[in-house]
Amino acid sequence: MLESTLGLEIIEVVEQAALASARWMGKGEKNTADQVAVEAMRERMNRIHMRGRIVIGEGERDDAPMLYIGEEVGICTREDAKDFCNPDELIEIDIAVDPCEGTNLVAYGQNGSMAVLAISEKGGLFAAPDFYMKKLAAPAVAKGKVDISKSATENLKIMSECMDRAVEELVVVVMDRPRHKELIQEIREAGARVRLISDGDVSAAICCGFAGTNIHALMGIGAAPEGVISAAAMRCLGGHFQGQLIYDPEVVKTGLIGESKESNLARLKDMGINDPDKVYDAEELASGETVLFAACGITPGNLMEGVRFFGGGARTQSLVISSQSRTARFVDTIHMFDEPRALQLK
Ligand SMILES: O=P(O)(O)OC[C@H]1O[C@](O)(COP(=O)(O)O)[C@@H](O)[C@@H]1O
Repeated sequence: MLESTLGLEIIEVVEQAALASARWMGKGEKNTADQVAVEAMRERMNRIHMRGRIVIGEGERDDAPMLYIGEEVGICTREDAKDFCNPDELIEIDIAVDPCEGTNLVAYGQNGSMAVLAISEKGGLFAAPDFYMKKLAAPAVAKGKVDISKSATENLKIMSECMDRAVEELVVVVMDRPRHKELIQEIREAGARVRLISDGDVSAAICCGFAGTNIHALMGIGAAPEGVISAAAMRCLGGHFQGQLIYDPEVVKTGLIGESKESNLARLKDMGINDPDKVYDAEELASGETVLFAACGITPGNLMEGVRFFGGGARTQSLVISSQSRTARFVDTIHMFDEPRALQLK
């Protein structure tokens, strides 16, 4: 049901967010680049015949006026929905969104930003707290063989065996953060090559699921909500993804991670997470029977082109991945702004 009814619609949702955000590329205003993407995504989502609930979004209701966690989206959330929505459309679905993944990348005109979302039936996506997450992504051939609890050196050796290549031929993406100093050193000493990124680890994780991207692993700590979205894509692709929540501010060194380890543990308990050290795999983070993932490039990236404006229009490239049909479709769209623009928005 999800893919046939929502497949095309969710492409338009990420396209509209990317188009809006791309107007702010290189303007040095990351909050605006994010805000316009949020508004565009929400506006398009609310025209879809579905009954959606945001499980990963812009934050708690008090801080985020739109696409906040718990917000209901889609026409079929209206009270009179039974009059115009068919029974399939009344089934509740959960949605994880990141309308502008890599706000700094957009603001400074750098590669790798995208508008992204994942959908599943109710309860099918892990409602991750706004914490950090240790992540390990790797290609399908290494699935279940590499393990986040092993050292980077061990995992690289396993990957080299599964992928039939020397460790020196592997490329590992790591976020360029002080917390990764030792990890980077270890990967280099093991012989692999490191690609440091300033932002945007969703794209890096997903690249591991595609042959030919020359990205073989993502290692290190990034944001937990982004981890769930990455897991949704990797679940559909059959790639390896594991995540472990990080609740100790000492581990992260920089960034927003609550006041203390104790208060973070208490927060996790309140959320019903009783084993804070649990290692989640892709099938647990995105456990729904059907999972759909969609992304649209804002700036150019390893998987997709960014938005390219031209007189009277723009061209976008999106990716939609489905666990149902086991497909990953790249969609190249030309948006004509002159006359059809009115059609797009109304
Ligand atoms: O910058 P931090 O605090 O290390 O967080 C890393 C996370 O931030 C991101 O780079 C996204 O940043 P934005 O929220 O600005 O889009 C993620 O890709 C990554 O998981």
